[in-house]
Amino acid sequence: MRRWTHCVVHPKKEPAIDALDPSVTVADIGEFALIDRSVRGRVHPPSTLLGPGDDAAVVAAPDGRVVATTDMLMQDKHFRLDWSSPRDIGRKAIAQNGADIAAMGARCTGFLVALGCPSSLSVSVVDELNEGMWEEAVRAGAAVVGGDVVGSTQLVISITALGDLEGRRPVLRSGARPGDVVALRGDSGRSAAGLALLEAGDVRFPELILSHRVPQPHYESGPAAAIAGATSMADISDGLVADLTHIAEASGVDVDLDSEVLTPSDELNSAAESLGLDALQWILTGGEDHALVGTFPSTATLPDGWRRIGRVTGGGGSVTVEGRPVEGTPGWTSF
Ligand SMILES: Nc1ncnc2c1ncn2[C@@H]1O[C@H](COP(=O)(O)OP(=O)(O)O)[C@@H](O)[C@H]1O
Ligand SMILES: Cc1ncc(C[n+]2csc(CCOP(=O)(O)OP(=O)(O)O)c2C)c(N)n1
Ligand SMILES: [Mg+2]
Ligand SMILES: [Mg+2]
Ligand SMILES: [Mg+2]
Repeated sequence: MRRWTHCVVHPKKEPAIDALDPSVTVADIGEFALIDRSVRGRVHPPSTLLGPGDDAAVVAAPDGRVVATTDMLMQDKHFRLDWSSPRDIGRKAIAQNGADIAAMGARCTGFLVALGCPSSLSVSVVDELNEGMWEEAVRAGAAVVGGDVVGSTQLVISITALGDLEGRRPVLRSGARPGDVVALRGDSGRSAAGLALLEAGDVRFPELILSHRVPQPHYESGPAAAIAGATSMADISDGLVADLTHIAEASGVDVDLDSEVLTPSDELNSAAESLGLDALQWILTGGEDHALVGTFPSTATLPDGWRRIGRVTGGGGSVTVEGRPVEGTPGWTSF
């Protein structure tokens, strides 16, 4: 595949840009210096045929089809600058989008990053955000290939992720069939626990708070699930029950979860006890873990790390635990 490396504005050998005094704002250096700081010294993988600097990027699509998704993060709705470092926010923004690519059974090939920045924002915050976004983009096997920077009243991060199916069929929400096994890759409930701890100002469970600040999707488990014959898949952004309900509705099936395998860890139980909250509720309805949930034919061998959590029955879009409906809202609601 031809790579127009000579068109990349900054040759990759150039060193990363120097740190600035935190009192220097984005208004002090302006849009183009800010973009310069975002792209300079970055090394792109071979899938980036043309990196930032021209009117658009060119990303390889060897499969001939491009998987595309976008999720945006608003200050004080999705993150708080007093709860998370800019680096962690950057990592989470990429993880949230990369998880949607993995949930289709695809591999990430590139991320486009659109930033809305208040004029008074310190350049060092944007530098750290970029560090986090790059760190996670590389973990996902891809790179930041372009973006946009505009002035805004609050910090806004809008990411578009691109992915490659490598010749496989996409794993849809609509493919679950009665008799399938429901399986989970990753943890559910830890991010919700971390959020509750931050809301309460309780710093006693740092690992749970870290899970909220920096969800770590198992990107490779999406393609592995597709190869193993997954019939449906989603990432858990709104909550296990909410996201499984999307699958159940799209597939025209019911899902019944097995309470035994959803037993909270000691850590989750201790955090819930100390806050007077319910750990099982975090597991069932807490969002933002970006774990993958999917359905597989009962004859399939689950890929590494996936564990069975329930089964698919015939029906019409409901999710139950041991046959009982889940009380309250099934997950996060934005409005
Ligand atoms: N404003 C919009 N215009 C068009 N499609 C949208 C819009 N918002 C969401 N969607 C689509 O609706 C579907 C569900 O969105 P969402 O619940 O945000 O998915 P996810 O939880 O995986 O991020 C996705 O296919 C998404 O692309
Ligand atoms: C300050 C703050 N308050 C609340 C939350 C909790 N929260 C915000 S969005 C969300 C769910 C997922 O968000 P959404 O934007 O709907 O992502 P998508 O489903 O589109 O991937 C949760 C649990 C948070 N992360 N930060
Ligand atoms: Mg979304
Ligand atoms: Mg999403
Ligand atoms: Mg999703």
